[in-house]
Amino acid sequence: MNFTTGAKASELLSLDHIRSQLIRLEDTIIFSLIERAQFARNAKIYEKGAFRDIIDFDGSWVEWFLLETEIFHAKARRFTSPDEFPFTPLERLPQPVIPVMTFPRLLYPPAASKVRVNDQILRFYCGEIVPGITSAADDGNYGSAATRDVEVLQALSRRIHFGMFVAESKFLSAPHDFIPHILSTPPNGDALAGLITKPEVEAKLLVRLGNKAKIYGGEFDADGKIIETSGMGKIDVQKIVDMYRDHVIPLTKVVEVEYLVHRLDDVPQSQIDAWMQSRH
Ligand SMILES: O=C(O)C(=O)C[C@]1(C(=O)O)C=C[C@@H](O)C=C1
Repeated sequence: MNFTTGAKASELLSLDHIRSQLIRLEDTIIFSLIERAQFARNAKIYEKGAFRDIIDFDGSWVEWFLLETEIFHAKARRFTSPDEFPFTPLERLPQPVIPVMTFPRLLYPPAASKVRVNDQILRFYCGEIVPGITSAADDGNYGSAATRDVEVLQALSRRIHFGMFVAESKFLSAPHDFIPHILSTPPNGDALAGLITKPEVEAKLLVRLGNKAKIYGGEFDADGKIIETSGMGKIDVQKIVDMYRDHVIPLTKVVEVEYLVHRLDDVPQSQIDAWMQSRH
């Protein structure tokens, strides 16, 4: 999200604005998956320690790419932006070399600091998505494949952690609906999930995503005409739809619920009372 346009926090937090960002991120994710799919699976780059002798690193080749990329991006203050969360623990990353920008405060910090799902993203992407969109071969393009993996992973991470902005927006539009479920002991995660779930938005998303992937992944002839094939073009469209249905949307909801569970941490009782009164 571009936070520095001078837009007010209330505009940036409108559900329409946030959803337009999620729709925009679909394009980034589809394109980066198409980029990755042109290379073979190269299973070795996901095995922990497989390159230990060369890079002196116990994780996988892809995790090493993430670390090295994030070290560089941290210097350019990437992870000071409210919608960027590194896969590498922050304490292992260097400080920015340029002054940090000031951003409007959109998320509630005690809640935002508790929610991180990059480990889950890494697991489903390397374990399921890569095997689904690549041929089971090794073409030796370890650098090219890992570069694309980092791009997909960073886009997925932004998209899924965006759930915090969605949750903040929904909370502020009707705090009294959420408060009783947050304050119950233990917090009622199912009720919170029920409040944030919008089946019609999810259904439309999956149709839109499939249509976009079909066009972005289509093959065109030299005259610009689409080549109709019975095959799957540059990528198996259904795999992208499945990834959103089985992982991206469910994990976004986990992020939303987890954020809401902590949304009242350290909030003064007087503010909670005022929110509860706002129902009347
Ligand atoms: O758009 C929303 O309201 C969201 O909460 C985001 C999202 C999604 O991940 O795309 C998640 C849950 C809703 O059921 C619908 C869509």
